[in-house]
Amino acid sequence: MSHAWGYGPTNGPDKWGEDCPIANGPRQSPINILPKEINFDPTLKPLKIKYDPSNAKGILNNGHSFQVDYEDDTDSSTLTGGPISGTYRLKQFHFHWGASDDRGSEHTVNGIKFPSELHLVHWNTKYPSFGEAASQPDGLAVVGVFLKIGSANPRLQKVLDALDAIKTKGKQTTFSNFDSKTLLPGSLDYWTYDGSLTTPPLFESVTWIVLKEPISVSPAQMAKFRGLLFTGDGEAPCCMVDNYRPCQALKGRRVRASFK
Ligand SMILES: CCc1c(F)c(F)c(S(N)(=O)=O)c(F)c1F
Ligand SMILES: [Zn+2]
Repeated sequence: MSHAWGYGPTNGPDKWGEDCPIANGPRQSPINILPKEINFDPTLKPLKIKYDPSNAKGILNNGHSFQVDYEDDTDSSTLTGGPISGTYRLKQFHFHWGASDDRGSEHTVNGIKFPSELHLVHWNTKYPSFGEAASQPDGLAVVGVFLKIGSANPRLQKVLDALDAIKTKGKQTTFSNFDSKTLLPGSLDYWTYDGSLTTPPLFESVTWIVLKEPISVSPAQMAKFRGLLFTGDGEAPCCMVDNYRPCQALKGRRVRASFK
């Protein structure tokens, strides 16, 4: 693939293996979650999430999604417990979504796609930085949250209202005082497995923690996600939609549940 990766017919997920051979590796993500084939693991601890709203820094259209970036030079926004050992710091969160409500999530449950999926990305503080951690087998922990069509979610509104300022690739603006914990559902029950980044470089460095309970999003709110562009100013506009990787083979991996 000579040109940059993306989600189109010439640079999409089926082509990523040309530049990233790990695309066909043993622990790729996302996967289809089959609850009937998953065992409850009583040794799994509850998730412990502590986020400091003042760590929110900015919001960026990176040409693949949009992300909200966090200050990560102290342990003030962390993930501990669950399937992980040690302390992981919140780096950013972003979303994946579809062109229509019938698709958009990366993980699926019993083959069902949700219209969107939120990813909260954390890195293991046993490494000196996110960049160092991102390529280590225990470097990252990503909390995945499904979005399900329903009533408008007031907790999403501040993020959605910022999107008009970052419509095109490369645009960013300040985004402060946001408690990403408010994006989480009431239950922190989760499935967990060893996987990878779902975009190039597809590093097999992620402990995935996918919450069982979705959060709500309204059709109008989904339309705001779809108003973003993959393309930059002055380029032929291409709507930012269907920015999700299809499910990958489990290849013998075990998926565990934190709940019965
Ligand atoms: C390299 C930055 C980055 C991503 F671009 C990304 F898409 C994901 S994902 N979808 O697996 O959550 C990460 F975890 C991540 F750290
Ligand atoms: Zn993601």
